[in-house]
Amino acid sequence: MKKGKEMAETICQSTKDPWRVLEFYSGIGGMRYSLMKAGVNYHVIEAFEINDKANDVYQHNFGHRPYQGNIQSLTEVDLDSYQANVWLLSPPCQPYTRQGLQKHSADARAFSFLNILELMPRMSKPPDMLLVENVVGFETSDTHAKMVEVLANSGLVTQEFILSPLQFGVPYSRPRYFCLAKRKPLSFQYQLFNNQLLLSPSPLFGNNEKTVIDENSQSQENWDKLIDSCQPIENFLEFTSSSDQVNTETGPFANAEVSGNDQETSETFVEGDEFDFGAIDQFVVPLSLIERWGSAMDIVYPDSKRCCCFTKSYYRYVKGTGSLLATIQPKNKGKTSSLKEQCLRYFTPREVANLHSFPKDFQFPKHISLRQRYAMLGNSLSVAVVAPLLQYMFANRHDFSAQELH
Ligand SMILES: C[S@@+](CC[C@H](N)C(=O)[O-])C[C@H]1O[C@@H](n2cnc3c(N)ncnc32)[C@H](O)[C@@H]1O
Repeated sequence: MKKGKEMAETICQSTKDPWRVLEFYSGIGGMRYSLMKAGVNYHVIEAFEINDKANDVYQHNFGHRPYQGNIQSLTEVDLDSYQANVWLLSPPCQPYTRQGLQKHSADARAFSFLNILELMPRMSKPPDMLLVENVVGFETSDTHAKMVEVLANSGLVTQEFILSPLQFGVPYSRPRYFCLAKRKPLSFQYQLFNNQLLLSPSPLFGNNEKTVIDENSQSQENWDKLIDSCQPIENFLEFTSSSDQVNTETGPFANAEVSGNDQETSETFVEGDEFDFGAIDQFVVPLSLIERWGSAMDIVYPDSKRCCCFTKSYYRYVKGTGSLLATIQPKNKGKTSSLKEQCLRYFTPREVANLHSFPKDFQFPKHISLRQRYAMLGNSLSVAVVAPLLQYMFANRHDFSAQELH
C-alpha cells in the first residue's frame, strides 16, 4: 500500500475533483477572477454579498447571483451544508483603515467576520484552506489576533503577506494584507515562512529568499528598482492622447485615440447613454477643483510607472482617493507647470479595472452609475496579486487533493 508523499502525489495526479470554494464578501468578484487567473480547478459553491448592486455586477459577469444575506446571520449548520474545502474572504476594511477611527473588533462592520471566526470551531467540516484579504493595519488589530488564535486552534497553519501590485509589474501602489492558511496534512511549499508576515512575494516566485525588494523597504534604491520594473501606465489606458493629438479648443479628448491593444475594453466602455463618447467630458477634472485642490492632487503621466490606490471615493473627492492623469505632458513634469495646462482627467472605471488586472471581458451592467462603478472597484482587489497567492496556496505537490480530503 502506498503511503505519505507517494500516495499524495498519486492522488493529486488521478483526481479530477474541483476544490469546493466559498467566496465571502464577493463584491464584483475580484477573488473569483483571481481563482480563474490562478488556473485552479475550482467550483464556487456559493458567494455571499449584502450589496444588491455588487450582486448585479457579479451576476452579469459570472451568471450566478450571490446569496444576498448578512454574513453575520450565517450559522455553523449553514456553512457545514456547503461541504467546502476553501474559503476566500475580503471582509470590510473600514474598522482597520488608518484614516478611520480604528475601532477594530468594536466596529459593527467587523462583526460578520468575527461571527465566521466563532463558527469555525463549531463546524463539523471546517475549511482546509483559506485566504483573507484586508488593509494594511489589520495585522495589528484585535480582530487579527482573534483570527490567528481561531485558525491555530482549528489546526490551520498560516503564512501572511503585505504585497502591492508594484511587486508584480503593475504600476499601481495598493499594498494590502493577506493571510493564507492550510490545515494539516496540507502544507505550504516553504514551511520556513509558517506563522510569519512577509513583505516580499519571493515564495510566490518559487524561491525562499526574503530579501526581494518590497514596497515598504526604506531604501530609495530598492524603491526605484521596483518602480522601474513596472509597465508604464499607458499600457492600462483605454484612451491615449499626446499633446499634438489633443485639441484643447474642443476638449481634451476631442482627438483621443482608443488604445490599439485595448479595443475590447473600449467597446465595454461605450455602453448606455451615460458612457457615449460624447459624454467623455465627464472625466475631465473641473478647473474649480484644480484651483482648490491642485496642490493635494497626485498627478501621473502616461509614461509614469506608479499611480496611487483608487479608493471607493474616487471621482467624488480628489484628495487621497487616487491619481489623476495628465493628458498633456509638460516639458517640466509636476507642479512647476500649470496643472490647468496639463488637461487633467480621471482614470475611467475600465482603466481602474485594468490596473486591478481584471480581465478584458469584465463588464458593468448598463444601469450601474459611474459613481457606483468607482465605489465597487475601490472596494475590490488586485488580481495580479491574489492570483499568485492562490497559486502558491493551492500548489504543493505533496498535498492531498479535494477528493482525498472528503
Ligand atoms: C472589501 S469589499 C470586498 C470586495 C470584493 N473582494 C471584490 O472583489 O469586489 C467588502 C464587501 O463586503 C460586503 N459586506 C460587508 N458587510 C457584509 C455582511 N455583513 N454580509 C455580507 N456582505 C457584506 C460589502 O458590501 C462589500 O462589497
